[in-house]
Amino acid sequence: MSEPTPLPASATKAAWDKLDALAAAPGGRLITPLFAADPNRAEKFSASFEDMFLDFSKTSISPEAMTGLFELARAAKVEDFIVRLFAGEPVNMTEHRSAMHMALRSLPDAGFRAVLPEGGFEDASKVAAHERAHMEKFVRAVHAGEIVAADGKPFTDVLNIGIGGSDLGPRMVSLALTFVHGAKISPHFLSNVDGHAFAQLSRELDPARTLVLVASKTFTTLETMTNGHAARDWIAGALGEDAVSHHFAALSTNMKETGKFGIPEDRVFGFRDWVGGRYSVWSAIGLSVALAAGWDAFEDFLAGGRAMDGHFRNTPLEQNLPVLMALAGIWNLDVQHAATLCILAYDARLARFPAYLQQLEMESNGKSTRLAGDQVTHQTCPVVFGEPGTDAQHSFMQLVHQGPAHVPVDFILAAEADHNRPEAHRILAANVFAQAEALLAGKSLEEVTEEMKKAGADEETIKRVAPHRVFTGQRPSTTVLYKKLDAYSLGRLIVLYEHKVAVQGAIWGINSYDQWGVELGKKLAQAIIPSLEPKADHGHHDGSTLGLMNKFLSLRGEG
Ligand SMILES: O=P(O)(O)OC[C@H]1O[C@H](O)[C@H](O)[C@@H](O)[C@@H]1O
Repeated sequence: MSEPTPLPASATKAAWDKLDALAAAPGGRLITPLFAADPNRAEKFSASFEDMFLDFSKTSISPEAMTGLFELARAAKVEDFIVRLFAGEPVNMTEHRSAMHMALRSLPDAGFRAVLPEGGFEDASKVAAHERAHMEKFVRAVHAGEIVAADGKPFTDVLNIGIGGSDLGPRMVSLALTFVHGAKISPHFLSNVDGHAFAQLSRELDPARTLVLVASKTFTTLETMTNGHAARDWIAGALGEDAVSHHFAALSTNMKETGKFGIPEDRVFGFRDWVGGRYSVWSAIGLSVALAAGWDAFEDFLAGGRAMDGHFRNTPLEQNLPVLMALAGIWNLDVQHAATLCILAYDARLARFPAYLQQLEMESNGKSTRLAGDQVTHQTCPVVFGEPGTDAQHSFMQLVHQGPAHVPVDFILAAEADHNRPEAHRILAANVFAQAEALLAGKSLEEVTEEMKKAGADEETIKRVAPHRVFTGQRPSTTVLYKKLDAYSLGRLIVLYEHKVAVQGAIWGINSYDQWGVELGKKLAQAIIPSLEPKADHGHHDGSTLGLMNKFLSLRGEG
């Protein structure tokens, strides 16, 4: 099928120029005057989907800038992009693939389609439903004690071995949902090829009670294969070779390689190449989530994702949560030049959410070449980082409040807690609102001086200390607030970010669905492994790399 001619950078130039001019105008970087000018700003610069509420009023986006941002989105043909994405067109043009992860959470008869490598389309919703039925049968049988360990007793633990998208999604979602829905089986995750990680897990886990999932889209990733073989030796060593077929399952698109690993076909849960790694938690890669939190929770999770898909696909840009979040992000990054994005989920159950978003955002949009083959005209992705609130307040938030660079923050909060100490949740929520308000309002020298005077400080102390206690304020944040965290609302939250990333990629004119940047390091590592054997030829490297390899070997007494 023919791919549409990519838009030239000139198509969005006028819209970008207008935004730059607005930001450069007097007051174009301030937020508090926007509230002073319009008592209804908070209402106008917020939007809802179901109980999920997005407030982006604490940004320096003026009403004119908002209009300009929609003009930018339309100049970049975001609406067309949404249609092409959902039509299963090969938006991943460097690999000629659809990005059809939406099919994984669609109803079986939704009719989403995806391009086939050999040409034509397949019914992606049907393919996904078929695999889901396979997963459900397995999960329910494990929970019912019908699929059991080699000794005939039930499994109590599941170990997911994978990395990148085959780890971050299931790990983050399992942590959240086992708290909310209870753990039917305890989930564990092994990603790092560092042998210490496996050593630690193998100390904690009983091989006789552990079901091992080898999760890899390609089934060739060095870390996962190394760890998979270590786990295979661990199970076979403890329980005998025959136990392997009872204790292993594979989650992959590569049936040939799973067969070579020795995993029987009915223990292989597949998905297709139209599912990118960072979008794969909705696929067979989510098996550990379903095993841990239960099949019904997994279905609710899919339903939440599906609901946000529907909102994104059918809502005008002006009320579309992922679009609004994307535009606020573009304003902060490209117009106000705030190069980072801090994710503060005030929810201990979302402790892994920033790590998950790092891959989703930075692997998707960390690109410099536009679809048209020329170089991007703007920064394409903020550096994403974060920690759960309130912990973050006691580590890096100093910089966010008083450092010279502005660091936009996404605050995330559930209104209701899942514990019986409402006062604790009120304290948590108060911290969200206080942080966001402090970032916005800051504290002037006059206010600090007054405060210090009242506290009885002398003139000299005030003069010396007060400037250090000034907060400039005018620091942007966005808040996502919803009723409670459960499988459904987590599904919505993830898809909010998925589609935000998609919209931003469309505006920058890049392919959000490939990741060639990861390849080079992977290839070089493969090439260096043999040269780290004692006395091996080191091959050709720069002086620093050769020096480090020699030092490594000599520190080990092998050089
Ligand atoms: O699932 P796998 O094929 O093992 O890939 C795991 C990860 O590998 C690389 O890092 C890719 O850039 C990621 O997108 C992917 O999630």
